[in-house]
Order: sequence, then structure tokens, then C-alpha cells
Amino acid sequence: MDNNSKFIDIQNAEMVFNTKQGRFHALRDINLTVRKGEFVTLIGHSGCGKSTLLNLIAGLLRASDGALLCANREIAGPAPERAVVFQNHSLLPWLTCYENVHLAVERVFGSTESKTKLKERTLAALALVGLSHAEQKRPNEISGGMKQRVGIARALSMEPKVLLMDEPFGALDALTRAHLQDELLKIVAKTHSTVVMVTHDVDEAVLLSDRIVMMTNGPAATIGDIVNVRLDRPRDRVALAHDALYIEYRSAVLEFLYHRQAHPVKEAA
Ligand SMILES: Nc1ncnc2c1ncn2[C@@H]1O[C@H](COP(=O)(O)OP(=O)(O)OP(=O)(O)O)[C@@H](O)[C@H]1O
Repeated sequence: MDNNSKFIDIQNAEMVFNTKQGRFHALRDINLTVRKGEFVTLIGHSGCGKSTLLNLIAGLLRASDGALLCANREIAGPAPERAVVFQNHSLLPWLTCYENVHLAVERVFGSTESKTKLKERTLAALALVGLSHAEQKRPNEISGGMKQRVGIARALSMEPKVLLMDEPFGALDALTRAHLQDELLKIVAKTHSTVVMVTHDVDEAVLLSDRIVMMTNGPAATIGDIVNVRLDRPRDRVALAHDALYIEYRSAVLEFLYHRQAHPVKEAA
């Protein structure tokens, strides 16, 4: 069997939260496999369970039922092989960019590698996200986009098997966001990382993904449909804006979100 085709393997996963109001069935019957080197996005309306699914893969939550495997091993808790980038970068404010990344490098490789090698790894990760010039700055001295790049550098410095991203660009303005999406595409082309990313943004999903996993509304949300994005790489956002296939994929996701899964909560006019 080709293990790389089921690098992440989720079988019949269920997630039930025990709350003060009783049991809340968040996810039902989740079946998903992710190939090695694949870029998968999770999209769906607010509250459908995207972060919950990502946290199950991260090992930050345990499924109530079903099986979750990464590289043929059960996901039993968080581990550096599954690095997470959150929306709010979560950098330690009293440490420089270098030190924030070095901390992660030391945790993963500190017991087996020399100090020189750890330093090399830290500098390489910062260079990968184009932040060599800012290594001695603290988080309050850099922009939101730069902070998010440090978060990505920190995650990549651990050489994870899987990069998990929970709306990593959600808090950024549109231009910074576009710039970081382009950078992420280049980084992933270089590192061949396997990525699972939560997003609300249809264009982001089509631009970045090999597959877009579209989730139904909760409670008891599940995977409603999957779009296979067969656009050549490298991808150019400006050229794609006029690409018939790109427009078709975009329409398929919009159709799913706004017709097939029209949000049940009425927004105020
Ligand atoms: N620890 C928890 N305890 C109880 N309920 C929870 C818990 N975490 C999430 N939920 C519920 O599970 C559902 C899915 O939440 P989740 O955060 O995964 O959604 P989401 O799709 O990521 O939402 P958003 O797009 O708004 O971030 C929601 O109804 C949420 O209230």
C-alpha cells in the first residue's frame, strides 16, 4: 500500500463536547485522508467545526470516537511533527524574533544537535520567511504580517511532518494577506510540506489548495463535499483572476457555501 496517500488518515471521527448545557455534538462521521505533500484547506461557515477538526489533527483535542492517524501512528497528543500556526501568532513578547524561533528549535533538536547547528536552523527558518533583517527585533517592534511570518518560521523550524494553520492570515489587511499567501506558496514549493489550513476566504482556498474540504453547518457538522483544484503550480494570482478553471472552482465553493449550506443564522440587515 502507498502510505503517502494516507499520510493523515481520519476514519469515522466524532467530536462531542460535554458542556454545562449538556452534550454538544460538534462533528460527525468525518472521513478524510491527506496525501504527503498535499495542501488541503477546510472551509465552512462560522462555528461549523473547522478549528475543532484542525485541533483533532493537532492532538490538542481527542476525538470522542473514530481513529486519527499521522504517518501510520495514532495521533495521541500534540507533537512537533504536527506544528500549528494560529491566527494570533502567539509569540513571546519579551523574546526577539530569533529567540522565539530558537526556543522551538531547541525543544525539538536541543538534545541531539550542537549549538552551532541549532543556530543554523534558526537562521535558516527566519531566512525562509524573509525575516533575516528583523531577527533581533521584539514582537512589538514589527508589523502584524511580520509577526505571522515569525509564527510560520517557528513552525517550519521544527521540520514538522504536517503544518497546521488556523486562519493564519485572518487578522491581516488584504494586501499583506495576499503577499503572505504568495510567500506561503513559495515556501511550500520549496519544503514540500503537507499543509492543512482553516480559512474563511474562498479565493485563498482556491489559490493555495490541492483540495478544498467544504464542511456542512453544525451542529453535527461533517464534510459536505470536496473540490479538487487542478490548477498548475506555480500559481499567479493576477493571471488566475481570468482563468476559466479558477472561476469555476471559485463558483463551486460559493455555490456550496451560499446555496447548499446557506447559513441558518440571519444576519442583521
Ligand atoms: N471546548 C468546547 N466546548 C464546547 N463546545 C465547543 C468547544 N469548542 C468548540 N465548541 C463548539 O463546537 C462548534 C465548532 O466550533 P469551531 O471553533 O470548531 O468552529 P469553526 O468552524 O472553527 O468556527 P469559526 O469559523 O467561527 O472559527 C461550535 O458550535 C462551538 O461552539
